[in-house]
Amino acid sequence: MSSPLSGQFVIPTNREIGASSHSEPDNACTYLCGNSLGPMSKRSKALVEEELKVWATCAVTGHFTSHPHGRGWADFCDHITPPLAELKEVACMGTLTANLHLMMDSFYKPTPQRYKILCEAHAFPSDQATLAHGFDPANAVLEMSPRSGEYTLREEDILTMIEREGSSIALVIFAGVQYYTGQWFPMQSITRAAQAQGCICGWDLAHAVGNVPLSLHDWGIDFAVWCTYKYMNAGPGSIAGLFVHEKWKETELPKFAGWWGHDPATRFAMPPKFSPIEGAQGFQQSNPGILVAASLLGSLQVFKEVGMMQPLRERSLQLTGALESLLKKSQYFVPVEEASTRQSTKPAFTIITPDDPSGRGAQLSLLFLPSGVMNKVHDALNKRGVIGDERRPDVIRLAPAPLFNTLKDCEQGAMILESVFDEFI
Ligand SMILES: Cc1ncc(COP(=O)(O)O)c(C=O)c1O
Ligand SMILES: Nc1ccccc1C(=O)C[C@H](N)C(=O)O
Repeated sequence: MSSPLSGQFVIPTNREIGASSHSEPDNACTYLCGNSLGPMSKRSKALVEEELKVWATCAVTGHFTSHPHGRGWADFCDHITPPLAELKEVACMGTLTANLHLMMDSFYKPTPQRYKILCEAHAFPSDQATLAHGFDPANAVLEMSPRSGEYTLREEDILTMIEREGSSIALVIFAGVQYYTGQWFPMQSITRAAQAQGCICGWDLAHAVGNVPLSLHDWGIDFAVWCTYKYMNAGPGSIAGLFVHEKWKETELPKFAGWWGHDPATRFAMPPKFSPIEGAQGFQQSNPGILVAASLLGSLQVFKEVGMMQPLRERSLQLTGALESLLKKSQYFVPVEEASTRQSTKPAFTIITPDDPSGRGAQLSLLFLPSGVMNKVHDALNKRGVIGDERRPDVIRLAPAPLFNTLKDCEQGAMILESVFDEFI
């Protein structure tokens, strides 16, 4: 299974990425880390270079019609939002954490009866900090942990929790795909259950956008935020995104407003009164960073070429399924049911990401046993050109991203992991 698009990306060589033990230093490394930072697409590079040139040659006039590529900076993001979703529901803006703060401010309206926030335990630390939002998190934040001996949450347990606690919950907010376990939560059923109890339902889609198909509008999600440097491949710290369902259009949501959220027809007339754009774009604050937006636009063009998410998801299912079955053939693999009670000190690993493909995206989270093994494996993998990432305490994440990874990457990853266990551990 070769990737029709892998040639569109620049993958670092073994030498460049510091894989000092690789016998072929000038070959591309086995990059299974697009879940953390997607590689650079050639389109992104070309578009960023074009914008640098426009800056050099047009300066301020590049904002408007004199932009030689017809992408005046004043409405640059209009070229980005249509492929992402309905124009009015999506804004290309800011950063993930800042956008989550904005959404918390607009949607989290605690009352003495209804003030709790339901989320998964061990959410990404930035999200945990955001959810504290002025409240004592020990009282307000309800964190759901997996059952004893399990690593991921069961849908039935989440739905039962929502039903039981719903009347005191103001906001249900989960990660679409969980960063540590790789679990893709059943977004539609959680949203429906939360709203049936009168809760707002929002999502952090950092690990979900560009990874799994999303129907935010049809699922009735209230709001969502995401970054674009993971599966969207828009570059480190690139411009982020925000979704607000159109059902909120009649409601005047409080905003930390900025001039870029003002109606573009009168924005440059500098009126004293703020007149927000209807929908998500009314949350925009500042004029967007064009270099990062250009990089995102380049990456989106690659997604468009492949037909966006459905064909990619099919390829993703094949690749992740292939990596899973190769890993499960390892003599060091132990089934996940045995991992939490295992007594042996012999190094081993299991996969804590759900087996069911509908409960995961591209990422597999490998849990290493006993504690302490993971670090050594991670270092040895890196030296041999297999790039995944470690997440403490004991996980290495490997993600075959369907835009640029191939079956060969999965085979290399599994084979080198086996040799690392054989030789080093
Ligand atoms: C789930 C999740 N939330 C929040 C963040 C923080 O994102 P940012 O630094 O772009 O605000 C990340 C990634 O860094 C993440 O994976
Ligand atoms: N932006 C980064 C910069 C440096 C190192 C990691 C990140 C990540 O994004 C981590 C990611 N959110 C994660 O799921 O672990």
